Amino acid sequence: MPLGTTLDRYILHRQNAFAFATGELSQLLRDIALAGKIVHREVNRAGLIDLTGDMGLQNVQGEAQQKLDVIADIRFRRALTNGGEVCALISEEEEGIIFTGNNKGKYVVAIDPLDGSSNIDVNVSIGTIFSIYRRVTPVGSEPTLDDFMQGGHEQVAAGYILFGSSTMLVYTTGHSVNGFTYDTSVGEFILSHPNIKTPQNGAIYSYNDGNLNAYAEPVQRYLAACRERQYSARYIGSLVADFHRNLLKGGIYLYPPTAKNPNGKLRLLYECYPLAFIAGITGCLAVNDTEAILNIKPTSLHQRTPLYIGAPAMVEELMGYLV
Ligand SMILES: O=P(O)(O)OC[C@H]1O[C@](O)(COP(=O)(O)O)[C@@H](O)[C@@H]1O
Ligand SMILES: [Mg+2]
Ligand SMILES: [Mg+2]
Repeated sequence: MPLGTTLDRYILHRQNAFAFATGELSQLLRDIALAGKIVHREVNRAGLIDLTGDMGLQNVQGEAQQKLDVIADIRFRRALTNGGEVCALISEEEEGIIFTGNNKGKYVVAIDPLDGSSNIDVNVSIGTIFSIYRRVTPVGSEPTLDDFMQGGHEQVAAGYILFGSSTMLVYTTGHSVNGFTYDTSVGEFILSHPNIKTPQNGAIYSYNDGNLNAYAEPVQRYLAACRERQYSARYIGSLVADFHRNLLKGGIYLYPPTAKNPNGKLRLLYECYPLAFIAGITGCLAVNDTEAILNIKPTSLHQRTPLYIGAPAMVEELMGYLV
């Protein structure tokens, strides 16, 4: 599809490529795009309408919920419930399964409504990360935990929305990864980055240097090698933004285990699986200390995993240090 194609037209084009497609996944992707436009508006005017700061509440992770965490959570839930295609979802901001009441819905969604919460109030890029599965429980029945414990390879679509200098939706349904930039003047996501592929190698490395001394020795040795080569150290502190930059330019993002977070900090179902799904199609690698992210067996809704993701040559070199 040519540059400038609207998201709606692109989705329809993809749907028509499948004889048996019934349009539900297409509608679900449109529902996510709609919520993305609304959250774009809230993010842009957060400072004007007192949407900065925290709510004085904690989420299931024990993190202080920022107002925009809660607003984004409400906006995506509402769009996915009203859209009718989703029977249940899980969110970083909610402990249990969220039942939409649409038991006829064929899909379940795992979502990080607002990624990069520590950057919300300081006007630094933030985002949303989502992962979609076809349910395994019978359509019409009450969805269960099984629908969310299918494993990374069973995702039927995954993506993120980046609220940066421009707002972009980047997603895949398993064939190619495409980026759409939000043109506020026409209110449409427009195809701007077709068929994204990452460079084989890169010279950017992203990690929280404040945790360096807490990392295992092999990780420290890999980072020392990067420093020795004078690679560019870039860390925004919003996973979605650090991943996006490295995806386009070639680089590696690391969130290793530490004493404080022996399983890493990032959540498997709504941060690591969706980015690993995108990574696989763009040529990136996504692993933890022992296996590929998509091979990790899911055991709980908010489980964490260490994450190393980026240009294949860089991740393979790091894996060489880890074995
Ligand atoms: O402040 P730290 O420890 O470097 O962690 C930053 C990481 O944590 C996150 O903010 C976690 O995501 P949330 O903001 O969605 O909780 C990532 O976006 C980011 O990469
Ligand atoms: Mg996050
Ligand atoms: Mg979040």
